[in-house]
Amino acid sequence: MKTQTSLALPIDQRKLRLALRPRARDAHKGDFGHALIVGGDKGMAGAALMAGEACARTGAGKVSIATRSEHIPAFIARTPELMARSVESADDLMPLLTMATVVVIGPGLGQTDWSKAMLGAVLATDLPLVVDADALNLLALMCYRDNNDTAQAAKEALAGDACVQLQRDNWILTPHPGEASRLLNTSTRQIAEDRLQHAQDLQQRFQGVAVLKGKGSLIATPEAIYQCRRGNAGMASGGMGDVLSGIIGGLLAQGFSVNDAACFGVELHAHAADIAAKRDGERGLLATDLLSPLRTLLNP
Ligand SMILES: NC(=O)C1=CN([C@@H]2O[C@H](COP(=O)(O)OP(=O)(O)OC[C@H]3O[C@@H](n4cnc5c(N)ncnc54)[C@H](O)[C@@H]3O)[C@@H](O)[C@H]2O)[C@@H](O)CC1
Ligand SMILES: Nc1ncnc2c1ncn2[C@@H]1O[C@H](COP(=O)(O)OP(=O)(O)O)[C@@H](O)[C@H]1O
Repeated sequence: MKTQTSLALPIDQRKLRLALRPRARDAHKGDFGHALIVGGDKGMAGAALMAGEACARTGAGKVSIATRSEHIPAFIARTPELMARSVESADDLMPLLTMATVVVIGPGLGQTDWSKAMLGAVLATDLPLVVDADALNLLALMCYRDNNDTAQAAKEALAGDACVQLQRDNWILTPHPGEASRLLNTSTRQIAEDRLQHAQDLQQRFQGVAVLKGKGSLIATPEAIYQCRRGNAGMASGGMGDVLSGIIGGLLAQGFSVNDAACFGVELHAHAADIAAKRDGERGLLATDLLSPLRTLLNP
């Protein structure tokens, strides 16, 4: 297996430390953005909730979650700080998009008509986006299956050729190798054989920043490619990616650039996982176990 990872730069630790200076004493929540998490189709409420909690714990000023109505009571019971909104159609989502300064779409989004309506509405805005999980799978469908309903919905939302217009400077795509294989119309084996090349391919194809997750996550920006040197096998558990998308969204909400939010989000996520694994071991590590060490790292 080729690795070629020596061509990837390390994430700039000094810049991260500088970025985590203490907050101004007169800071208020309006200074730190309003993140909107869109996801949690039936059966996958937890993914949206974990993204929302991670986003809030990263320091976003306000966090709303647009999700299925049946999840609302559970969300409020567990984390009342999150504004859980019942959204059944694209029309319901519009007022929330007007309030948001950044959107994280995908955790538990599913691939139903509801999911497609949510993605179409989000892609029609100019907001900075973190695109994860099923939102990536739907993007892949838009690009490669021209005649299905999703492609049609996207074309209507974007008023043009979906594949050509599915490029933005202000989004961060966070695929794992399975999702990356769908986005690039290749196999996970091919991705594993040359992760660096495929991370670059993702960035070139979709613009913005591409994070190719997995051991040694790669962050491909327009200027350079970075590699995370932290992380551990305890992270191979459901929900870890959902937490990452929330962390990156939380950094974007606080004004980090897409490049910095992606690099620092990946770094903080993996570092928090290393602290948690060192304390209690890798096996049995849960995504929400990262939230406490994450907070410590965010306040050096
Ligand atoms: N508690 C929850 O509600 C959870 C919901 N989830 C949601 O479930 C939906 C489906 O996501 P999944 O990721 O499970 O399904 P996928 O089918 O997208 O991905 C799973 C497959 O991707 C490949 N893959 C992933 N990481 C890889 C790596 N590092 N190297 C090689 N191959 C790799 C493997 O073939 C794996 O079986 C998403 O919307 C997601 O957000 C998951 O995040 C798990 C937790
Ligand atoms: N063996 C590993 N070493 C380092 N990081 C890992 C490992 N396995 C998983 N991860 C990290 O955990 C996260 C898993 O994300 P993802 O597969 O999207 O999870 P989920 O869909 O369940 O939320 C990614 O950030 C990935 O880089």
